[in-house]
Amino acid sequence: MTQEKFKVVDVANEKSSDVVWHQASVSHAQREVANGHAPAVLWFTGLSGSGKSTVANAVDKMLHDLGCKTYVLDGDNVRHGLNGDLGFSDADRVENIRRIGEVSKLFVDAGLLVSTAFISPFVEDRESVRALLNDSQYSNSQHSNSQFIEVYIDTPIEVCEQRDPKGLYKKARAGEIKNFTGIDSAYELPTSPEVHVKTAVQSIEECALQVIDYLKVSGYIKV
Ligand SMILES: Nc1ncnc2c1ncn2[C@@H]1O[C@H](COP(=O)(O)OS(=O)(=O)O)[C@@H](OP(=O)(O)O)[C@H]1O
Ligand SMILES: Nc1ncnc2c1ncn2[C@@H]1O[C@H](COP(=O)(O)OP(=O)(O)O)[C@@H](O)[C@H]1O
Repeated sequence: MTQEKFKVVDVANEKSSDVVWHQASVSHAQREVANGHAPAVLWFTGLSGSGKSTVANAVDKMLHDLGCKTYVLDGDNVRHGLNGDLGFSDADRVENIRRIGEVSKLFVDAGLLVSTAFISPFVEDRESVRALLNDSQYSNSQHSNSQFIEVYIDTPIEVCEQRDPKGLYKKARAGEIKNFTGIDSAYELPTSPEVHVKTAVQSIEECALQVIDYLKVSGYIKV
């Protein structure tokens, strides 16, 4: 192979270094004023069946009714589209969360309060998303609040398994699904979540109101 051919191959595989960040013409401050609230991602994490989607959607409805700009990114839905090429190996879960983190960042950049409902089983990946959202180079908040709010949906696996809303625990116990979180795949507990709810002892409304309360007390929303 000639030197020239090596060069062509290298250039084709090289990640572009000629990309610069383009400043938007609508500022983040203008978006916050227009929306009447600060942007952030509410990152719901917990076992399958713990109540992530249920509580995230309850919070979303409450915020929407308060006039906030919101959106929910849900594990099942995103895995049908953007992340349809990913499975449930550790490596695929890492990539799943990395992409969701990037998507969340865009929604937050657009000024929204975005709720995400992914198992997101690994501490390192959740902390990477936190760091991404709070990267000062591109940070879009007008105040000192973090743009990443971890909401731990803490539900004992026995309760999740009893709920089994999709019948997946039954399949996992029967060996029909491999690498199932909490059975033969790990879930690493959040160490210091901003919000910690226990759906086995709190109602859906109580859990959602606890999240709304956090947003009020911390100054994200002013109602
Ligand atoms: N092996 C295995 N382990 C866990 N979950 C499984 C698995 N296979 C399918 N499902 C279904 O996929 C949903 C979890 O997807 P996530 O994108 O949230 O997972 S992860 O964050 O990448 O770990 C999860 O949704 P939730 O029940 O809403 O959590 C399940 O419905
Ligand atoms: N306090 C509660 N909070 C959230 N979900 C609850 C609660 N009590 C019972 N559930 C039920 O538990 C199930 C949780 O399912 P889901 O929200 O899809 O969980 P996940 O998204 O974590 O997989 C739903 O059927 C919901 O109605």
